[in-house]
Amino acid sequence: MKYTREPLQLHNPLEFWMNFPGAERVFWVDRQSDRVVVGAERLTTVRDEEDRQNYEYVFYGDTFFETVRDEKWQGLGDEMVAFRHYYIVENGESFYLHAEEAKTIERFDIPDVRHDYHESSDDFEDWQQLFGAIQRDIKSGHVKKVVGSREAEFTCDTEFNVPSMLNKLVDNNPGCFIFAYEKDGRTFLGASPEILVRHRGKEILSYALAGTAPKEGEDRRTADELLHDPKNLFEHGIVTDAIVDNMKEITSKITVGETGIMELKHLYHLRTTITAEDDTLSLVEWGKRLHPTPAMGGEPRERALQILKDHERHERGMYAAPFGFMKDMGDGILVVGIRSALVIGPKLYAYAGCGIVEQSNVNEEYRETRNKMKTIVEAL
Ligand SMILES: C=C(O[C@H]1C=CC=C(C(=O)O)[C@@H]1O)C(=O)O
Repeated sequence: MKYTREPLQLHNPLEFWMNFPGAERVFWVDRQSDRVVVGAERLTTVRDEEDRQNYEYVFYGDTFFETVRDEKWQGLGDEMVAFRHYYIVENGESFYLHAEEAKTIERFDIPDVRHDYHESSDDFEDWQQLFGAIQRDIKSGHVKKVVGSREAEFTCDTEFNVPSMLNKLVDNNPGCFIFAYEKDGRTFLGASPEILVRHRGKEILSYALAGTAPKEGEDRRTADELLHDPKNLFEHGIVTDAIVDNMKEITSKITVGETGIMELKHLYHLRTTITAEDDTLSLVEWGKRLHPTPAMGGEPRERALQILKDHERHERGMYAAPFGFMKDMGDGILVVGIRSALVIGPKLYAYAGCGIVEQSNVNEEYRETRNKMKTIVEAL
């Protein structure tokens, strides 16, 4: 597909997003590759790897589980999409790419909305039940770790303003990938710190990101305390080992970096960067292999997923699933869609999870999910 490229410099990439109200659209800020992609109006559903090479930028958004039961998630994710209009910022340049006709791009001020909202659900009992089910399976020796998650509903007096939220997500989360995907009046958005897989030439990179400590409040720890905490190191090691074992089935050229700290606004995570050399699989093929790592699912994978299917009351949808962009040569990044929410008019469903192991405490883990939800709450 031949796209026409025109120079275009916007004060804020969200202006481009705002030019396509109601259209299917996607927003992606990848500070690691210094790239912003805003896509609008579906040109086509990309069939496969060969077809993907026909388009300059292709969006891939998956769902956590293969089947989706909850209506609010129907038709979202699990496909590759090429858009008709793109605004791209990369390598210090910015431009408008369009297939077919160009649209006149208007300038906008990005709204700055303080929403009048309240939390309209209380899922603590659901959380206790899920936690209990996971702990029983751990104690009976079937699993070592399961990542349980929550869905919290928020209701606003007006519709939630997505550009305002995205602008705040960009400003508040400098170390994260900011993403949004809108379709049929529903927007999935968030600020994820976690790379599932990055593909650059022959280099494959993945983060083991698991093990968390808040910087404030009753459970607070220093970065150094987290780095030496046996429970968190155990939780983290499970993720690193699973990623390495998974990669070993494809390549023997694997390098495991040192475990260190990733510092975010309200919390610290343990992070180990794992790189591998491979030129046989595409970004999406790697994503499908690695997803879900035990930072999102559990260990062993199948048993952990079964527990989540049986005991998590909400639908995960695109939460914790691969989300990202690739360029025509196949390079790109997939993050996992965490620190995220689904916005539908005046309703917002925020998602957060945490790794549960034998030594976990039900209240402390609940507080951890609340802390992770601050990413979304602070954008309101
Ligand atoms: C599942 C989430 O976080 C994961 C990523 C980093 C640390 C995690 C943890 O320590 O539990 C989680 O595995 C989430 O934010 O919803």
